[in-house]
Amino acid sequence: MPLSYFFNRLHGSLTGSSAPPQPPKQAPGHIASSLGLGASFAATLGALSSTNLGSSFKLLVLGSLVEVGRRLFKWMIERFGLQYSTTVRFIQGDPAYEWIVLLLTQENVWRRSREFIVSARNSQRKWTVPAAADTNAKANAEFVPTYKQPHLFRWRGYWVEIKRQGGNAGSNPAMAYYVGNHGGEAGSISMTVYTLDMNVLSDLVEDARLRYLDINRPNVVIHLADPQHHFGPGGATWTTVKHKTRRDLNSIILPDGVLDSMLNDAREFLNTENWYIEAGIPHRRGYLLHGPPGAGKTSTIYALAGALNLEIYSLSLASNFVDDGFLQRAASSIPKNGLLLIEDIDCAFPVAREDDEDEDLSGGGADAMSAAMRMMQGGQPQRRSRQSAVTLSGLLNVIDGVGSEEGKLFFATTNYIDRLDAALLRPGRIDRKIEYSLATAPQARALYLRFFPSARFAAFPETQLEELASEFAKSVPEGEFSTAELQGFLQGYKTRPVDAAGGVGEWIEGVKTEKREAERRREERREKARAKRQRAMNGNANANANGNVGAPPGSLAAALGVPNGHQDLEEESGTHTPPLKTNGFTFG
Ligand SMILES: Nc1ncnc2c1ncn2[C@@H]1O[C@H](COP(=O)(O)OP(=O)(O)OP(=O)(O)O)[C@@H](O)[C@H]1O
Repeated sequence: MPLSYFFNRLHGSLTGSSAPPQPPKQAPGHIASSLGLGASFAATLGALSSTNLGSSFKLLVLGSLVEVGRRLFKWMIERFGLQYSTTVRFIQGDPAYEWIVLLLTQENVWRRSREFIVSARNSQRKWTVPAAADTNAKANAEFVPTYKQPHLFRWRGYWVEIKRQGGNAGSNPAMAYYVGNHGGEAGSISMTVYTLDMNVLSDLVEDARLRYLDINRPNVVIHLADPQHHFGPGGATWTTVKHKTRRDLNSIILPDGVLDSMLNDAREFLNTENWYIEAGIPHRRGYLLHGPPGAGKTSTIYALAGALNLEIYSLSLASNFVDDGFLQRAASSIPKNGLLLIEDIDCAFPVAREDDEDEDLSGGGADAMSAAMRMMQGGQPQRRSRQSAVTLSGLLNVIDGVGSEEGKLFFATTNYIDRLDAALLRPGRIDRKIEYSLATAPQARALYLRFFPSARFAAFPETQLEELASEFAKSVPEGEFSTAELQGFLQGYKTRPVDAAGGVGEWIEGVKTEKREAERRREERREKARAKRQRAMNGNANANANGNVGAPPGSLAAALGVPNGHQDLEEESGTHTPPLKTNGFTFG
């Protein structure tokens, strides 16, 4: 009855008649009759077919059928696609991202790109593509595809689709350099391989990795965690990659046997993983290279990494964006063939005020020179105060965690070994300590001969070069100049061995005078700072004596809202509050 009622209503509204149509006579037992809608239904259809609305209704039904078909088709395609393909993502900042970008470059996938970033900076030529046959064009500008549009290509007969997603750093590690993404989001490349065979995907990734290793054979790869390209909390850590030509270990001038012993030790460690497992000892090894700036610590690590085929993951604790969380994330994202290098490890330890003053006041000399050199080598800028945001416990956690799953080498450098905590220096964390010193006479001599080898200076009899080298070494006072300083001098005499040996004495005197002058100025500033502190303390004492417990206007304590009598009251009551720490700077 309800259905027949509705059909009756519909018929009425279509025909304009208010009286319901008479149902046709039907044989008793007929199905339409038993449902009670036969007459109304037939009459409604008849009315529909006789009106425009009827055509619309048919169209509606047809459209619905098409839509249902389309959705069904799409659903089947998706199901088929899901089963027939595998999709993976490579996240920027992860080493595998670089492998895949290299593969895309070598497979000429960029050919279908219509969007590039062009730069004249000579930073990374590995992932760029030739803009023209003219090699000059390539030498002077880089063309880096963005891969923003999906690209389809064939790899070993399989169809592969790639697309870059997210991120504001462009398409590859080199791009971050141009875009300058402070605190931005890391991008990713998603790759879909159309096949039922899961092995194809792992073969593809392995192919990309091997190509990457192959292209970098003449280089040592250095991953840097640096502030310019770091992707904020929780983001990727090793975002900048540098490819340096491998340095021959023999070019590092150290006392006899030091380099060989380090190399053998590291080799043995890498080859004895099973021994560590059987002995139940964590498979990790830590080296601390300590000594004055410019003595060759970092150069040694780079050369060792090249000889051992390891990639370097380097960060400096002097960088103000490195805190416990960042350090933990960075250390745990190093792949198996990675070597963790922590520069300036002393920065994790509080510095005595006098030492801190010395550093802040130095403003030049060997420290400043070494900082400048680090920058030139692609290193990281140092903060003015060397106190790091990393805590000792954060650092120890990371060192204890490094290589706990797989054997990893850990290297640390410092100019101030006496500031390091005994907890860090114990075996198991630091297994070997290697001391570097300012240049000795044999080092000065060897350095000279490296600059003027007889093979290149055939016009000079070998004995003459040897004599000049000895003359040079004699003029250099032992333990007063770093190898880096001597190297700087010799660079000015690339083709003039006689002038270099003859001119070094005068240069030494000039530098000594400069250093004395700089030391005198530093001592003056130190004296002024001490006097200022003394005046402030006297002022506080007077104010306290007068019952005024407020901090002197303009003082640090006033700025931080610390009442002046705070320390005195503590001393009286025998309590002690730890030094006030703000933003990683300690005020003790
Ligand atoms: N012993 C050395 N043998 C060869 N080259 C050296 C040596 N020491 C320093 N140099 C040269 O001096 C420059 C700076 O050296 P390096 O950065 O390795 O010094 P460092 O000890 O690590 O300094 P810092 O403590 O400031 O990091 C490099 O170009 C390197 O080639």
